[in-house]
Amino acid sequence: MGYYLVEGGKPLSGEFAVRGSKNAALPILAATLLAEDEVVLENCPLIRDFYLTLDILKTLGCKVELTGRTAVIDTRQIHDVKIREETVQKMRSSILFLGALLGREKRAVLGHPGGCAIGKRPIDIHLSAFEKMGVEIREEDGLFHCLAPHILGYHIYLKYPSVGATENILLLAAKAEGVTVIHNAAREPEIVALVQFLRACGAEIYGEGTPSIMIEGVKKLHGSYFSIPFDRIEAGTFLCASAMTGGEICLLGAEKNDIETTVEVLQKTGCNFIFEPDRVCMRPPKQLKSDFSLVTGPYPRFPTDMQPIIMSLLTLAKGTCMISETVFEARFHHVEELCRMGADIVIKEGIAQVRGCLGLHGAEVYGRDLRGGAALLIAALAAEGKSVIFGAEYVERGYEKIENAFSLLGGNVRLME
Ligand SMILES: CC(=O)N[C@H]1[C@@H](OP(=O)(O)OP(=O)(O)OC[C@H]2O[C@@H](n3ccc(=O)[nH]c3=O)[C@H](O)[C@@H]2O)O[C@H](CO)[C@@H](O)[C@@H]1O
Ligand SMILES: C=C(OP(=O)(O)O)C(=O)O
Repeated sequence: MGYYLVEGGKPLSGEFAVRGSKNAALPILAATLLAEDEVVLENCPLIRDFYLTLDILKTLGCKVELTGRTAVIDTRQIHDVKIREETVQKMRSSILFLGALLGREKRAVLGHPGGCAIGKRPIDIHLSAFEKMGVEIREEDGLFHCLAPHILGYHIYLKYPSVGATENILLLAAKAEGVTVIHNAAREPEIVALVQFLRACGAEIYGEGTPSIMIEGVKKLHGSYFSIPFDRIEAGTFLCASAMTGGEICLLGAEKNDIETTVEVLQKTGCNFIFEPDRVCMRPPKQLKSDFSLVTGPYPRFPTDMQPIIMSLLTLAKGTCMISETVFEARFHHVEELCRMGADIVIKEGIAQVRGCLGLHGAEVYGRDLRGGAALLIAALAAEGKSVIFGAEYVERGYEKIENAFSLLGGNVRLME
C-alpha cells in the first residue's frame, strides 16, 4: 500500500497545467466501442482509472496505442463481451461498458461495479432504463447477463439525475432504433463532453447540458478525433491546496464556467480571482474566512467530488461552515482523519459543522477514497510538521502524479511505495 510523506507549512505557488478530466475520459473510452473504427483521444489524464479502462478495451480485443497524452484506439475488432470482475470491482465507471457493449454487440456480462466506498451506489436507474429499451437482464452469481436483440428508443424519466445512468442511456440509445428522450437527465460538463464525442462520431443528440436530452438512434458511428476537456475537480483541488497554504496559483487550461461553484465558495472565503481565456489565477487572503453553508448537489449545484477538498480548506477558515452532503450518504470518511490533524468538525444529522481552527498539525492518517485522500494530502501540506497519508492508491485513481505537481509548486511531498 503506497503512502505520502509530507512536511507541511510551505505555500504552493506558481502555474499548474490542469489535466484532462477523469470523469469525461472514462465514459468516452467506453464510447469508443460504438465507433467500431479508429478514435484518437488527446489530452488524456495518465491516471490509474484511465490505464484500467484501456486494459478493459484491450482485453475485449481493441488495439490501443498511447503516446504521451494521445491515445489511438482501434475498436474495429472485439472478441469478448464480458468485463473482468477484478476491474469491475476497482472502478465504478466500468458500468458504462454495459451500455457501450449492448449498443454495439447486443449483449454484455458484468458484475456489480465497485469503486470508491462513498455510499451504496446502486445501479437500479441504469437497469430500469435498459429494460424499458428492450434489454433482458438476468442476474446470476453476482453477474448481470444482458441481452438486447432489439434496442428501441423510449421516453425515460430518471428519478434522480444520475450521471452514470445518463451516460449509459446515451451509449445505448446512440445506435438504438428510434428516438430516446432522457427526462431529468444529469447536466454535468462530463455529460456534455460525452455527447460532443458521440456527435463527432456521427451520433444525433440534442439538449446536452439541459434536463432533457434527445437521441435519434443512427445505424452506424465512425471514428473521430477528440480532446478531453480539463478536469474541474483537479482544478478545484489545486486552487484549495494553494489557498490553504497561502500560495498564489495560476491554472492553465482551465475555464471559469465549469468551476464556477467552487470559485464562488473560494471568493466567499476571501480569495481573489483573475479570469482570462484558458487561465484562472487566484490569490488568497491573509486569513481565510467562512460563516456560510454549503450543500452538494447535481450540477449546477456544488459538486460532491469537491466536498472533502473544500472541507479541508474550511478547517483553516475563520468562522463556521455547515456542509450538507446530499449526493452520497457515506462521504464523510475524511472527517475523522482531518480531526486527527487538529480540525474541529462535528457531524450532526448528516451535516458537518466545520469550525475554523488556528492551525493543523501533522499526523498519520488514512485516505479511504479518492477525494478524501486528496483532502488529507492538502491538509498535510498546510499543516505544521510531518504527516503520513496512507491510501495513495485511491488518490492515484484520479490525480496524475500529484506528489510531483505539488512539489513543483513548492510543497514537500513524496510518494512511498
Ligand atoms: C466516473 C464518474 O463520472 N463518477 C462520478 C459520477 O458517479 P456516478 O455516476 O456513480 O454518480 P450518480 O450521479 O449516478 O450517483 C448520484 C446518486 O444517485 C444514486 N444512484 C445512482 C444510480 C442508480 O442507479 N441509483 C442510484 O440510487 C447514487 O447512489 C448516488 O447517491 O457522478 C458522481 C456525482 O456527481 C461523482 O461523484 C462521480 O465522481
Ligand atoms: C467518486 C469519484 O469517482 P468514481 O465515481 O469513479 O468512484 C470521484 O471522482 O470523486
